[in-house]
Amino acid sequence: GGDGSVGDQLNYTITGIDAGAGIMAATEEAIEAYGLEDYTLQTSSSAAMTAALAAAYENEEPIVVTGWTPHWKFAKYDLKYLEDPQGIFGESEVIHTIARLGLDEDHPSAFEVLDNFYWEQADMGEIMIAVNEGADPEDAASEWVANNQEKVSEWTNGVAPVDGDKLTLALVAWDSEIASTHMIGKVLEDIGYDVELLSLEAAGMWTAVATGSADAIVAAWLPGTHAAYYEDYKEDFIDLGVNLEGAGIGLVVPTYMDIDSIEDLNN
Ligand SMILES: C[SH](C)CC(=O)O
Repeated sequence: GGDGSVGDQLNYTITGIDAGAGIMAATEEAIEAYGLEDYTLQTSSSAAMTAALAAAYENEEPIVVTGWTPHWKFAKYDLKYLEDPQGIFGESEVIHTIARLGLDEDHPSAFEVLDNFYWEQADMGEIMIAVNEGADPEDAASEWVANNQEKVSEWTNGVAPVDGDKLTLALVAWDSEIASTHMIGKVLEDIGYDVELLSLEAAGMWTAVATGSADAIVAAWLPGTHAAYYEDYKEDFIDLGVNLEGAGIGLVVPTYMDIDSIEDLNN
């Protein structure tokens, strides 16, 4: 469009995160489906995306980011998802816990806790917001576990403690997964495991749990976001089911932008 078009204002840029994230593949699909070929999807990281969002928001500048729920950004800023009339970003997502093959035999207590793990967006949000406000993820996770012993005991009641068995949890450094993986890692430490967190790119995280170099992940975004990874490895892991419901992904803009749909990016 001419000067002042939405594309011009946005410098024809969608501010993305790490290349392997499912939201990035979905955004590439949306660029195709909505005829946004003039746009560049910028690859960076979850941290770089939120830094760019903070800088733009502070100056009330236009920005569109690959966004997801649950995430602290919705508590901190006035944001909205752009409507997605073609449904490219899917409807509601759930986050699954995935264990490596054999975890039930090798570490039955960890397997049971991971299988029982289920919490709400508000629970994850507490840890995410504490981390965003400067807390170390391990401290924020420990604080949450200490304050939520009733919920935690639903996962650990009757589970036999262990004595220092080593356990590796893989994750991608998305704010939501930093929160959940540190939290469940702390719960597993409290029943005696020596837990190591392995921060990888999305493909690496899935490969780690599928090859057994990680014991589990609590970061499987389904049915859409991680569909490709799930399909690639579906014989090579144990799906322990949902640990969080009501998640979602999409393109997100500050409410001070007067666009409402992905289609408006072409105005
Ligand atoms: C960034 S969402 C937490 C997950 C994904 O897009 O792969």
